[in-house]
Amino acid sequence: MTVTTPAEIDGLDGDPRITAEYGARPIYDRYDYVIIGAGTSGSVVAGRLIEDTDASVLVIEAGGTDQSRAVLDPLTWFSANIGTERDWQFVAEPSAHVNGRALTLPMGRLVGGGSSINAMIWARGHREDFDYWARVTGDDAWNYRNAVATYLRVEDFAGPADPVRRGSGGRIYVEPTPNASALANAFLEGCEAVGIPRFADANGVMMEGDGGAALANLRVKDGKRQNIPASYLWDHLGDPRLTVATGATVHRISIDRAKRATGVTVVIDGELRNITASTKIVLAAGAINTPKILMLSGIGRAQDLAPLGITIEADLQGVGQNFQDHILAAGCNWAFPDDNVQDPLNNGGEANFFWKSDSALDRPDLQPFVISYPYYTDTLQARHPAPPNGWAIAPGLVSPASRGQVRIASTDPEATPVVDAGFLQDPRDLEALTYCVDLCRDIGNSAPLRPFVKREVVPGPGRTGREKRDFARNSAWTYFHQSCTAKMGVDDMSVTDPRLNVYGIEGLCITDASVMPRVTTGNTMAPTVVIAERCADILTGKA
Ligand SMILES: Cc1cc2nc3c(=O)[nH]c(=O)nc-3n(C[C@H](O)[C@H](O)[C@H](O)COP(=O)(O)OP(=O)(O)OC[C@H]3O[C@@H](n4cnc5c(N)ncnc54)[C@H](O)[C@@H]3O)c2cc1C
Repeated sequence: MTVTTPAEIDGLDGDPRITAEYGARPIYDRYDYVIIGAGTSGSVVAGRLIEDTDASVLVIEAGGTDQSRAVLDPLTWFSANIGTERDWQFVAEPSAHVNGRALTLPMGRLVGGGSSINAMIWARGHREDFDYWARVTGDDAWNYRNAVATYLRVEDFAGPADPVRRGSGGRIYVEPTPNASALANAFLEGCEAVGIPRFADANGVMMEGDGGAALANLRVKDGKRQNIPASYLWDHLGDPRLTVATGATVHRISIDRAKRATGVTVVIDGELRNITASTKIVLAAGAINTPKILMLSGIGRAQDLAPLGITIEADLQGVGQNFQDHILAAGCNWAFPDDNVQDPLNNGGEANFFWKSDSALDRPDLQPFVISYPYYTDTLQARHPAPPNGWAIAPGLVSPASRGQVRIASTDPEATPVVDAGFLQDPRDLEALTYCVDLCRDIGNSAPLRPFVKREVVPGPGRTGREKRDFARNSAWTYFHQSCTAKMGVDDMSVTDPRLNVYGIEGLCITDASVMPRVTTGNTMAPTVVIAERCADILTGKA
């Protein structure tokens, strides 16, 4: 099928023919591959399997279509999707470390998963992230050199030429924020004013050293979101070997006596079906639902599962552990002068910097964004109401020491998993975030940003150390980078081996952000594509 781009059909409202293709095919009882989740990683693996093999592939997606204005309009990613049916609406357990708040943890529940509701930022990660993965897995395939090779292969980068690091002509179109706002440019000057160097590319050499400031790279083309299905899936929707079943929720993976994953139990159109995978099941349900599905299938911590009456298929102590997320704090807000109110452009978060809270660190641990509207938590809003026209610098913590966990409290597949996100549990994170708030204030109050400031709304000057820590706890929120809950590796807490196969179970691999041993420095979509590309290479015999 030749897919007409949304723009050719109806602007940003999407292509109804793509929606018609999702779920158009009958669902058979057996496929070569069953992929659980049509999100970022599931789309990559599905597309690659169709391109590189003769296999039949069923992709099972709980959510619905990605063809809607809410998805395709870059500016509304936050306002039109979070808290809707396109979001799983997970909520973390309340925690004293964030002043008793129960933080929401949005995750995409539709074709494209996170890549359909995210802020479209393409952040490839730091050199040290991948070299760390290679060290802890003992597998050089994961090192930075190989990650760059993958990026060179898949990228079509429209920014400054860097043939050593940046790909061109690949399937993933990426551009530096186009026609960036005056606010974003002033923010970059403000970064320079406090000593953070400015780079032409947020993903080139800047991510091999101490950090710097740059316009973000975006997955936007001609003013429209490019989600991961746009690059991997849509072109294959007419292929009879590919079935994408939307509105279909996997409950469990079936495991036979030989400890082989044979298929899935899934609800499709209200009917409970068993579908067999002859070759492999690929788990790509994201870092909260992947451990949930594993646990419901008897793969996890025996001491937690046995009391629920679940038969243990593999006692893997790491399932659901090691939960990691970054913090994008609601943070520092200013009011625009009445005569210089700026409308949000692009994705509303056009520029960022990476920097270290401690120069001894091996990689940056801070990644704040300038946001062209007020960025608040409910707690802040109650105490310091947002101005009608304002902007923010959101302090970002991207190398957290805190760890959380995901568990299940019930065998009901419809029950929501319990997530202890662990935010700010480790005092080092609170210290780094507090430092980051100060740094963001310095930038926001620097000379280049003065034309955009009527007043600093929050946090304001003169806070004691204790008040600053309290502010950090009240403003902390997810960066939407849930990961690491089924890590690959070779230690006792590893859930998959370095080739992504689940320990102790044949015929089952994991390809999503769950397998990261440690969350990358920066937004997680691009590194998840690297993982899924490698998964596809393994499945197709190329690695
Ligand atoms: C609001 C938001 C903003 C973000 N901003 C950015 C950004 O700008 N840049 C960036 O790099 N990253 C961003 N991220 C993170 C990024 O999108 C994720 O890291 C990435 O999508 C993870 O890919 P994944 O394959 O692990 O999971 P997902 O993309 O979440 O895919 C999982 C899929 O599995 C489906 N699924 C789950 N359970 C089941 C089940 N039982 N049965 C069937 N299907 C199921 C889900 O519906 C989903 O489609 C953001 C995320 C969010 C939510």
